This record gives sequence, structure tokens and C-alpha cells, in this order.
Amino acid sequence: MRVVIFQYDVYYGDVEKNLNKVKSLFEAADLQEDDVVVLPEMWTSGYDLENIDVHAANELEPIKTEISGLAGKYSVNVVAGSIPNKVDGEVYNTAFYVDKSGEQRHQYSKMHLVPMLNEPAFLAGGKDTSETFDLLGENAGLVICYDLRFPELFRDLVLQEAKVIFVVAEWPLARKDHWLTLLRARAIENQCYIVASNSIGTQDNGTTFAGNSVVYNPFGEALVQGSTDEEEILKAEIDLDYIDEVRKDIPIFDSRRKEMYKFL
Ligand SMILES: NC(=O)CCC(=O)C(=O)O
Repeated sequence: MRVVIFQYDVYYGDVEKNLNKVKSLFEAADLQEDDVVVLPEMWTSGYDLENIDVHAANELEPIKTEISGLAGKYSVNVVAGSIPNKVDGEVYNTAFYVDKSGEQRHQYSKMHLVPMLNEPAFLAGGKDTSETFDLLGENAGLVICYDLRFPELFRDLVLQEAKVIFVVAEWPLARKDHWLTLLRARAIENQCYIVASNSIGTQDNGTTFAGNSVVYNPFGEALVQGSTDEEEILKAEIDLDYIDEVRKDIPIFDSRRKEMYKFL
């Protein structure tokens, strides 16, 4: 399985420009059939929350149709980052996955809203429980940015046999060390692949994002890592058999004592 992460500077509050940007990245990426393309969080608007009602899709449209078209055109699977998404008058931060036939196969709205970026004042918290989805015949998980701080969510996905967990983000530079440390810890403690996309650049509201999109293997090694401030298309081959090797050498899932944990 090859993953292809688009790391770039999301235009603040300009859905059309962002869509054109994504289309140009698809064109530039030299994609192969079956690649898994990964976009960042809130990639249609950035954190222009004051105007989020205007930028929000309606039940993912028309963005879902655009992404389905790109998936079909390039014969690739797309972890379509997240977008502001209006459902029954509420705006959610919703990530989705479309396979190469253009069908949407999974959707997840961010359950942990981030106070540091003022999300709870403008967005509704997702009501979807943690579920895995089928990615090229394997189980995968999809979470959004601040979710990274909740190890129980990752463990839950891995106990549902997720082998790869995608973290789509707009993670600020101010906490770059947390980003890399937590991603790596999630890979090591769950012995799974972590594929993380982040944006770069400074938004009109003054927040600078940390880049450093990265893929960690189940041993905690970075297979590829972006810079802090450059636009990049990052590619990594994922060997899912390596998960079994690591779990054989360090058998934490056999050593677990779930009957002993009081609050899990
Ligand atoms: N977009 C986000 O959820 C940012 C999360 C963040 O800033 C943090 O956890 O720190």
C-alpha cells in the first residue's frame, strides 16, 4: 500500500481556491493506481470559524462529488481530510474516505473539539462512535487533529483491528513537539502505522501550522517526514506484514491485562 500526503498552505476562507489547489496537487503528484491520497484537516476553509457557515458543505456536497471525480480520474483512494460540513443546521468538522471507484465508504465527525482554536464556540461535536473502515481489504481508522491527545480512541480502533490510522490535522507550530511525540507514541504503543497529514503556513487569524506530515511504522520509525514550512507531496510504502513481526517480538497485545484496568 502506498500513501501520498499533500502538505500545503490551506487558503484561509476560500473554498474555490482550495479546491483548485487540491486539483493541481493531484495533477502534480505522479500518482499510481491504488495509491491512498491524504489531505489535511479543514482543507476547504482553514480555521475561518467566524464565516464557517458560509464555507460549510451541505452533507459533504459539493466537495464529495469533486473528490469522487478525482478518485475516479486518477484511480486512487482518497482520505479526504476534513471539511466544515452542515447537517440539520449544525456545522461539524467531518473527515471522509472515498475509494477509487468514487464511492464514499466512511465518514467521521471530530468528537473532541479543540478549545485552543475556539472550535467549541462554532462547531458541533461529532456523534459518530469510533469505527474502522475497509481500506484495500484491511481495517483502517480515521481521526482528526486534537483526537491525537486521546490514546483511548486509538486503542479502541486498534482493538477493532485497525492496522493503519490516519490523523488529518491543522496542528499549530506552537505545539510541534507534541504533534511528533504523540504521533510516534500512538504508533509504538499500538504497533500500527500512523499516517499524519498537516498543513503549513500562517493563516489570516495569525495561527501558523507545523507541517511535519509524517508516516510512522509500528516500531515508531518515520518512513517519511515533511518539513515545517514547505509545500510537499510525501510518499511512503506501507508493509502491513511488518505489524505482525513487531507484535511477535514485543507481544503487548498478549501481555495486556484488561481485567485489571479500572476505567477502561
Ligand atoms: N486542529 C486541532 O485540533 C489542533 C489541535 C491542537 O492545537 C492541539 O491539540 O494542541
